[in-house]
Amino acid sequence: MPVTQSIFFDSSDTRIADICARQQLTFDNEALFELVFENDCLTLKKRDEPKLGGIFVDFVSGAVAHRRKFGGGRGQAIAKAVGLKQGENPSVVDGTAGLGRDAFVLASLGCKVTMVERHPVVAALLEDGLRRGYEDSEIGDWLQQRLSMVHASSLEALPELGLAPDVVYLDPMYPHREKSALVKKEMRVFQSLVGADLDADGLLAPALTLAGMRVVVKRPDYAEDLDGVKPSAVIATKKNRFDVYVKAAMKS
Ligand SMILES: C[S@@+](CC[C@H](N)C(=O)[O-])C[C@H]1O[C@@H](n2cnc3c(N)ncnc32)[C@H](O)[C@@H]1O
Repeated sequence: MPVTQSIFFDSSDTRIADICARQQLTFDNEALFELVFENDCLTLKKRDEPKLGGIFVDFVSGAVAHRRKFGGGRGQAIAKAVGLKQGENPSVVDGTAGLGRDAFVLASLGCKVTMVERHPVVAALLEDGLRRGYEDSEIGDWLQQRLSMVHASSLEALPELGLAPDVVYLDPMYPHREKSALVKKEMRVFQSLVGADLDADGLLAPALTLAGMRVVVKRPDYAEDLDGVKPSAVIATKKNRFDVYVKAAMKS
């Protein structure tokens, strides 16, 4: 699995240099991607396509904040898939955290969520998004209680987390069939950084072992079942579906 370990950054910026050292990212003048602080947000840029703009994790404003306020609450598909409908707040391990959007939705609805992310650059972006979120006067208190991140691969780390979550949530990168021009600019930067998670099938078995109640897998509607295993239930949305593998009924 190719993971970008080299990155371009302003090496006189000690704040970025410290982050890169912690994530074991090495400075490379020729690297395709750059990390930079813009308006106090750690931002990723693709150097050969500056028009695509930068990506960063923002739990405080923008799309995820809007969804938190107006996004359909416990009635939305992800909430139903995880089992929130019954009035429970299951604990969740999000084994493929990405930019943390799904994890944030679940945390904002009351779940305690541990995100696991293996890509060092994505982990750095998440850590920075959490820092700003934790400091925010509106969401900081509950965010500190409910959302955290571990930088590791879920293929190996799930049994070592010392957690016994009700739900394991998975949303690995699926090889995209959409023409790149149709994919949102921001997602193009993310996709070219992370690539397809071709080893994703290996996540289902450890997820099923760890989850007390269920495993939820988000897939594009045209994708085959993860690891070829048929889910117990499917919740479909416009472009995606949530495959639910039930181990035990939710406490009522
Ligand atoms: C499609 S993105 C997830 C998007 C996320 N659900 C969101 O709402 O922002 C998939 C992410 O999972 C990560 N990933 C894939 N396999 C992983 C593994 N075995 N362990 C940890 N992270 C993994 C990838 O690096 C990528 O950042």
